[in-house]
Amino acid sequence: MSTEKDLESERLMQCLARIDSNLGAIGVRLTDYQRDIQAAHDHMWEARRDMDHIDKIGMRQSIDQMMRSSDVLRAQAKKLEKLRKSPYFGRFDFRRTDRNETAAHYIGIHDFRDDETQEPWVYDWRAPVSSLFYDFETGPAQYVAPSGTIPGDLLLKRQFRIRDGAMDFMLDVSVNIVDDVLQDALAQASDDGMKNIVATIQRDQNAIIRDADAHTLIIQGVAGSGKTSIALHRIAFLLYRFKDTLTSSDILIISPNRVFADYIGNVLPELGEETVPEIGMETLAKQLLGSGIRFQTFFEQTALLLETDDEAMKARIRAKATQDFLRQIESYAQHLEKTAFVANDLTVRRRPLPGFVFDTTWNRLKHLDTAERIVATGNAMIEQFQQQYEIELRKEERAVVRSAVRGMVNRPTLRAAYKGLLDWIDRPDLFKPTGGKFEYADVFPLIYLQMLTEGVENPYAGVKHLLVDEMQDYTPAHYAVLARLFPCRKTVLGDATQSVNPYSASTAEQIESVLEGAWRVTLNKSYRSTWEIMEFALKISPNPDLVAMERHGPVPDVRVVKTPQQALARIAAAVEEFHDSDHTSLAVLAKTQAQAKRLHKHLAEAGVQARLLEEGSSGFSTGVIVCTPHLAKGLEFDRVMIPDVSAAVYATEMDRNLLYVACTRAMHRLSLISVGAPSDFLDVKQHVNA
Ligand SMILES: Nc1ncnc2c1ncn2[C@@H]1O[C@H](COP(=O)(O)OP(=O)(O)OP(=O)(O)O)[C@@H](O)[C@H]1O
Repeated sequence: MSTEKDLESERLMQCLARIDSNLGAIGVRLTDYQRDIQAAHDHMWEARRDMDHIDKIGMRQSIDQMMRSSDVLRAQAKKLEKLRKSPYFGRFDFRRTDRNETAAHYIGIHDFRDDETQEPWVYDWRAPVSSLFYDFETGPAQYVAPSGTIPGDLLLKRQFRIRDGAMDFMLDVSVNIVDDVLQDALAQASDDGMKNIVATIQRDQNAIIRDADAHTLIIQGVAGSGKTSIALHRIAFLLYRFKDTLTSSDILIISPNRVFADYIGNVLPELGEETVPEIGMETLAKQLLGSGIRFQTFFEQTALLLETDDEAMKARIRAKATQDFLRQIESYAQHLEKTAFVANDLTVRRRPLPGFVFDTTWNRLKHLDTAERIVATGNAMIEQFQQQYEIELRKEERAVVRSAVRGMVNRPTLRAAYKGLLDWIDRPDLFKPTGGKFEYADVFPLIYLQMLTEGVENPYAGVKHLLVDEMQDYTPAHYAVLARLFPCRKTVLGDATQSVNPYSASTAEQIESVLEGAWRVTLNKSYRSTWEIMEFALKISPNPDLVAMERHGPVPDVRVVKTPQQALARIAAAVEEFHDSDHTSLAVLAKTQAQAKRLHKHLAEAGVQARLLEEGSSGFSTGVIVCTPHLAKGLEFDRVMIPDVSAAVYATEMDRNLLYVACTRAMHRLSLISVGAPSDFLDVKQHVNA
């Protein structure tokens, strides 16, 4: 008698055979198209003298059509080839209450319907019915189809791992998809980039991924809770759900840096979608402000804070990261508006144009930016004059009116207006550009002021969904600008406890108050790190709501050494041990970029190969990496080493955050070295191995 496993193996073989047969049919059709295209080209060439213009256009259109059809077939073949390696990862049997039959559903990354029989062999994980797999245990269950809610009974839930067309294992699960399969996924060594999690999406994560109602969704999630993964799966879901109206190029991701963008870049293609355009806040700011205004980067600001611990600088950053400051910018913009236009009477061809008419016209055109408004006011005044006096103005007379309008405009430059704002609120001390560069804290307030006074051209008016990652590092001014620039739907995610600059950090609640009508969700379960690493990190930055995953590994060790040379020797030994292990990534995270650079140099001198990540680095890679918590934010590594956790290095609240971010990057192993007495943030009694 056949066992369940035999039956599943047989079904897998049949499915693969159907995929092969469909691939074969596509191959034949592609060859036919190629032949027909070639024949059409030959014909066009041979008959070129006998064909008239219309014939040629007709022929070209038919060739274009064949080429488009070939492209569609090629894309289908690509999907099938991918599916062939791993056609599905789950099965559930569902009996609908309204039908007396049970149907087995297999779910995978794409759907697969046999071309010949139209039989659904695999359902896309994003299909409405597939939500049963993520949302229910065996027993009563329901899903929402386009026709309404479909109730029934979930009779079986099964998981598979199929690699290269062969079944590694199958497992029946009666409870939620935790346990073995998830444990197995989390225990794997890190990849070249972020992985997709379709096979093990958890119920609360699924609810966020499939939410199509929220206009703006703010996801506050603890370190390693899967926020970034979920946000990307949500994009894949929305692209599937709204395939007729939404394409990848309609979406924009605002990400913290190029390394992160590269790290997450593979998830959507793995899920069968095109990559989505991505931009950093600074590039966005440059586009909006133009090249005339230079400014410090966020990275430079953080580095300076760490190196100088400048109280006045902290105060400036703090003051500009408040909602009050936003309100002050708004009031000041209104004040500027009132004084922006000083109207006078004008006489043209001995006929008067009174100042109050200039005034009303200018006020009526408030919706335009300043340059457009000047032109429009001039035109409207000329029109009005000509209508009123029933005469046609000559070219030079029209120029007089236009020039008079220009003369009535009293707009300071953006720089002067911003300085004026700080004087107006009686805080001239907040204005501190250095070497002609504005501080980073000024950048988004400047843009907001410009939006409210001059207006800015919006290069992103076509974006239909905006995704903002690492939300905690942006201030109310950032969000006020984003809200105006992107009135579209948004997914905003981050973790307030992982801010790399606590003086300008935002919580989900604060962001919610700027992005009106937003919904906020919270994720407290952490998946990335072992239970031991998470316990260790929680001592640095306690969070009673965080639930660590029950996956065990070595307890993090804190080694106290006496000299930097001893620390270097320990790192070199750890690198060697790493190379002998099954792990693929080791990050050595120094607190500041200057320390990382120095360490990288010393390691190179000691013959230890490592890659230094810097502000301008563009690609993620595995192997040994030296960088800072700031740059490692959002990334993860099999192993993390922190080269000096001494009290001298980690002392301030900002340091505490950075240490927490550094520790929570580790998936399987965490080791720390302290040159001298360890930081007070560490529970050293438990961990010192001198
Ligand atoms: N349901 C899941 N199944 C398998 N792996 C998961 C799941 N959820 C999260 N993970 C894994 O947990 C790790 C952390 O995910 P991710 O980077 O998306 O979290 P995050 O909340 O954005 O983290 P952080 O804020 O700390 O950067 C990743 O390795 C991800 O694959």
